[in-house]
Amino acid sequence: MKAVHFGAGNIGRGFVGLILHNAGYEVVFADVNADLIDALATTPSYTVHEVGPDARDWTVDNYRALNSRTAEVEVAREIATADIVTTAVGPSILKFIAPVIAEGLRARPSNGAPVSVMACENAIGATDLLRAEIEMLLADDEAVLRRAIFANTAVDRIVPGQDPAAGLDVTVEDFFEWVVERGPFGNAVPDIAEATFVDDLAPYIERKLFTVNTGHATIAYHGFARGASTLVEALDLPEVAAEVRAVLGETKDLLVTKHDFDPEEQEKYLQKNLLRFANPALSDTVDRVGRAPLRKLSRNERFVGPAAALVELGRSPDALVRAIGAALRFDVPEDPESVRLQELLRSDRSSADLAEEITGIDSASPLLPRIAQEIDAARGSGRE
Ligand SMILES: NC(=O)c1ccc[n+]([C@@H]2O[C@H](COP(=O)([O-])OP(=O)(O)OC[C@H]3O[C@@H](n4cnc5c(N)ncnc54)[C@H](O)[C@@H]3O)[C@@H](O)[C@H]2O)c1
Ligand SMILES: O=P(O)(O)OC[C@@H](O)[C@@H](O)[C@H](O)[C@H](O)CO
Repeated sequence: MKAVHFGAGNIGRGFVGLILHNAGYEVVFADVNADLIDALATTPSYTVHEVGPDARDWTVDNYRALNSRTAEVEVAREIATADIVTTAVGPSILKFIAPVIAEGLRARPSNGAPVSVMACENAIGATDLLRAEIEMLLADDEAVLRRAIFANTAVDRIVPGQDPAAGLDVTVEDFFEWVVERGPFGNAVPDIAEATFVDDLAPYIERKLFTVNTGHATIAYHGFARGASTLVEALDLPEVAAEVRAVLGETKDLLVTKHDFDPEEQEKYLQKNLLRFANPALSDTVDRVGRAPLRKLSRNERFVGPAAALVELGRSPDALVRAIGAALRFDVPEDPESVRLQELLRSDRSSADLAEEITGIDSASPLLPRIAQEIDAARGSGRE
């Protein structure tokens, strides 16, 4: 069995690659980072170090590595004979890997078993997004698209930035969860022992994104605004601890109402996540967790998604709005989206206009003026 995995970064090596390896797949890593690919290509194994009460070390071997920028033809050839294609590159990168996947599908036999394609990104419907990009490229031959089965997934494991001295080895928390929608596969569900296949992914991905990622980002942005560098430092600040608790109370309200979750179960789930965020052995940074703030502030993401849904239910998501306000203050020169965000805030466009562009919220929504107010405050002006 063979899997082609795009993105040999933290989650690629420390989670998806490991789970596929443990399930018996040869993994072909494809990445644009030449140093990383060269290191993987010349190193027969790496170690995933878990930290936490159930921790152990895992050796990952039986892999190959290809540079997906300079060896596109070879990557497509691997996809032509693969059982699985996975990604962990970031949702905004999916459009760049769609062409090589489309070429790989063109090269597959028309009567063979389809390849299972699963985007393992923090986004609702990430595989649908990838499929839409591939579909556009295969518009001239729609039958080729049927050589793949596309399934959405929810992935959960905190993998912080790694010490460069660790080489290919990755330190991760001992917890992980990979949930995949079962429907698209019919009777041919992929053989991945440590993944869970479910009929309806929506409750799982929303519970994960609006608890783990909303909570995580709330700590990062409120922590950054108060000078913290790590998640642990941020959570030690009583105001940040209070903000994350308030935000998770609001998303709990949404999840319990929308998906009929047991409130006690959701409370246990969020409490467990507060412990995960505070894990000192991971030394995660506010810069990593807050990365790409424009993505995180977009319509279906971890803040605006639940805030808009709560407003529709007649609730007032005050803590989520405050977290959005904190996100606007994320000013990290190494992060291109943070740089763009700060440029937008410095522009002479109105705060209402920016609120609409940044969050994608409808101009008629009562949430929009509240976000415009946060933008005003972040700009330090009393405009509008
Ligand atoms: N790190 C985590 O805790 C975690 C947990 C769950 C999900 N995720 C999700 O996994 C994805 C990756 O996150 P990460 O933390 O591993 O990031 P990362 O930066 O460590 O890894 C991303 C990798 O993708 C590669 N890449 C970029 N453009 C590419 C391209 N065009 N083709 C092939 N490879 C390309 C990069 O070189 C990098 O090695 C994101 O969507 C993230 O939200 C991360
Ligand atoms: O990867 P992002 O940028 O969407 O979010 C940053 C972190 O919240 C995220 O990577 C978590 O560590 C991960 O989602 C835990 O499963």
